[in-house]
Amino acid sequence: MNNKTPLPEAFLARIRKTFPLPEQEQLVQSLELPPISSVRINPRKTNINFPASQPVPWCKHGFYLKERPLYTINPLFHAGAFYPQEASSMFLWHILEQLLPKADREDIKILDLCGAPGGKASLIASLLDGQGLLVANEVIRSRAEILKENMLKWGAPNVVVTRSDPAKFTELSGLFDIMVVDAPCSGEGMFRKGDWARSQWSQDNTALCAVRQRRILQDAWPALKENGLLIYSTCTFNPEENEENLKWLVKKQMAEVLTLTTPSEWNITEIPVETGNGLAFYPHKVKGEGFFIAVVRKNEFQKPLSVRKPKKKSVITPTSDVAALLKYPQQFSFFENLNQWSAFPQKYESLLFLLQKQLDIINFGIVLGNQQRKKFTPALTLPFSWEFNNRFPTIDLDKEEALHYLKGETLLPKQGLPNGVVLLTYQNIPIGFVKNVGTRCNNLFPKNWRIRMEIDFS
Ligand SMILES: C[S@@+](CC[C@H](N)C(=O)[O-])C[C@H]1O[C@@H](n2cnc3c(N)ncnc32)[C@H](O)[C@@H]1O
Repeated sequence: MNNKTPLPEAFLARIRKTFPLPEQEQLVQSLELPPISSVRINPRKTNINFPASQPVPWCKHGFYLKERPLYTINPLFHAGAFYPQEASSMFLWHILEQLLPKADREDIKILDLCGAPGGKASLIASLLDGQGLLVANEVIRSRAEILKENMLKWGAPNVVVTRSDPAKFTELSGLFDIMVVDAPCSGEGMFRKGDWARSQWSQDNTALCAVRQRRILQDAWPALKENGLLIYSTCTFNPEENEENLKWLVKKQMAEVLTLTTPSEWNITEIPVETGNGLAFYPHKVKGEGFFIAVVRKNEFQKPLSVRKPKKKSVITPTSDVAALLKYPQQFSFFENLNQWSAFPQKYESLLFLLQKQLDIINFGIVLGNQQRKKFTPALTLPFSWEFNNRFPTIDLDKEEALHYLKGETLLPKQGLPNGVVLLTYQNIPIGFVKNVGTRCNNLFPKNWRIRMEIDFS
């Protein structure tokens, strides 16, 4: 039985006006079908194949699942070994692969402006594979925390997570080579994912979304360098929020919409926009949810920021024990703030200072741990970094043990386990630390990441 909120009348009227018969019916019918589940694996952590999964054609790490599993009870989800991501959104992988040859990724700076919960940001991090720099931003406080959690779990060392309004980026003149604006939108492409998008939708709201998207684009535009690329996407079908916004942008700025081509068997629809196109993903044609994506090149001069070495050096030299927590410590600069030590790719050390002046940074690079009175305590999130060089005693847990741990329970030490910090893994992928105090192992899985749901272990 379908007990979803009915599709809004004004939305249906627009679809009838835009699409010929029988396509309008096919599109509307497809919105009543269950959504398609898919995941993208973290190639730095695993090469797991999901049972009975099929590859997503445009993203080599993406897989369609037969049915939606309960991700919460899969320890690999908590380990950052995969990310549940809607398949159409993974098209960003294909675009970046086309636009950014491997050789050009070494010093590329990418901004993901509307980043939470982190689907696109973790995809970009995988594509960069530790090269270049990613600034993943989210303006809404609670959502920024989720972005931070997901990026920490994903484990890339070259990411700065920020919580700033797009207007804060205006000052970062010409800093980014690529800017991804996955804009907040009216969410029509999510209509089959549940009632929320349907009940929020109104014609007034779609108009408000379009205005907000223009403001975001306008604010962030100066931060894109000359010849830089803006990748604009939404999960809506509404032309006002998609092609109309792009037309507005190229009229206002010296910019050019690029032409994207895709194999015909992918069934992606090309929508002409000025001299180029945008790509629309319609759920009656594509195995994925509704999505729109386009690329715009900036053709105007943008004075680049000069990134100078700061006068006051707050970079520290770590002890050899601390440096040894990383696989390649020589590639990193080390920082101290309120006894917390962090590592960040050395070549972006000066840039980090500059970002700190302008943006609200909530995490950067790898948090290593706390140094107090000559005693170093590793950070609870360190095991999730793919640069982590494990030198702790390690225990691989079975699924049930791992879930008890992820719920925050105290574990009993196995015989022969030395006292002190112990790394726990599941399928040999780190899931966190415990501290063995002899009679018990204190749980060091970050409190706000713990599973709160009841799990039936019987
Ligand atoms: C479509 S979602 C982003 C999804 C994300 N890129 C991903 O792939 O997981 C849009 C994001 O924009 C944020 N947002 C809302 N209002 C905003 C504003 N005025 N400026 C910038 N971002 C905003 C929302 O909180 C939301 O997280």
